[in-house]
Amino acid sequence: MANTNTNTAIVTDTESQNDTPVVELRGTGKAYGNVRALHSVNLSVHPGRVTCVLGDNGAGKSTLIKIISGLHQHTEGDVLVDGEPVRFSTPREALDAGIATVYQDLATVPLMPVWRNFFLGSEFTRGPWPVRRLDIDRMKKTADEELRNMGIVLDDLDQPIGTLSGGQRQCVAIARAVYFGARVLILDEPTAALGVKQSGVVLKYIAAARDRGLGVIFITHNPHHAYMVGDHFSVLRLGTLELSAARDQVSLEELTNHMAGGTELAALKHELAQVRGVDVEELPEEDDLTAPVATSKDGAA
Ligand SMILES: Nc1ncnc2c1ncn2[C@@H]1O[C@H](COP(=O)(O)OP(=O)(O)OP(=O)(O)O)[C@@H](O)[C@H]1O
Repeated sequence: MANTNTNTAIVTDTESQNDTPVVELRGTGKAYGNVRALHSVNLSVHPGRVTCVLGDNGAGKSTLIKIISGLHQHTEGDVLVDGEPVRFSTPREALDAGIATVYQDLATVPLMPVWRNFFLGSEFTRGPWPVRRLDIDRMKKTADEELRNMGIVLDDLDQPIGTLSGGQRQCVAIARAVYFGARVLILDEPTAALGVKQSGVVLKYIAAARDRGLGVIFITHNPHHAYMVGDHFSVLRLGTLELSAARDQVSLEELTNHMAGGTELAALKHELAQVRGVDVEELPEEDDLTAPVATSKDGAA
C-alpha cells in the first residue's frame, strides 16, 4: 500500500471502515480559565488509518494532543477509547491504553547510543537481584530487529542518537512506539523542522506505522505532507473544527486554501487588488472553497 520509495510516501486511500474508533472525540473542548482553546471538536481515529490535524498557530492542535495523551483534561464533551469514555489523569494512563505521543522535541538523550535511547526507561535486565544488570546484547539485537522491521537501516546502533538527522530520530521514535505496543501514535509536527528529503523519510515511516495497523494522528502545518499520507483531514481554526473531510472529499488545493486562511484571503481579495505591487491573481474566490465544512457528526477517519 505504501510506496517504498524513500521520497514519495504516496498513499492510496483505503476503504472507509465502520469499526469502532480506537480514539474518538465527541464535542470535546478545553478551557484554560477564560481562554477557550478548543471547542466542540469531533474526531475519530481508526486502526490502520492516518488522521491529519492541521491548523495555524494557536488553532488548538497542542491542546488536542495534550487531551488525548493525558497531559491535560478536557472540560467539554467526551473522549472515548474503544468506545468507552475515558479521562486520563496522567500520560502514563494514556500510554497504558496504547496511546503513544512522539513530540517534536524528542525526549532522547543525545549522547547515548541509539539502542539505549530505544529502550530508555524500559531497559532489559538480566541476572538475579542484587547483581541484576543491563542486558545490552539483547537490547541491541532487539532494537536492530525492530528498526529493520520498520525498514529503518542505520549504520551503527552504537552511535549517539544526537548524531542522527532529525528525520532519523523521528523514525527511531516511531519504531520505538510501535515496539512498545502503541495502538495509536500521535505525531506532533514531525516534519516541521525538516527539509524535503528528510520529511519524505518520516512520511514513509508514518505510512509504515499505519500499515502495521496503528491509528495515526498526524499534527502538521503542512497540507502537502498531510495529503501524502492522510486518510482524513481535520483543520482547526481558533479552537474549532473548520474542515473535516475524508480524502475523497477534499483536494489538496482545497486543503491548502483552508490552511492558508483561504476564506479570509478570498474575502480580502478585492481589497488587496487595490494595493500596488500585490498580485492577487492566484488567490481563491470564495466560491472556490467548496470542500465540506465540519458538521456535528464529522471527524470520522
Ligand atoms: N496553558 C494555557 N493557558 C492558557 N491558554 C493556553 C494554554 N495553552 C494554550 N492556550 C491558548 O489556547 C489556544 C490554543 O493553543 P494551542 O497551543 O493548543 O495551539 P496550537 O495550534 O498548538 O498552536 P502552535 O502551532 O502555535 O503550537 C491559544 O490561544 C493559546 O494561547
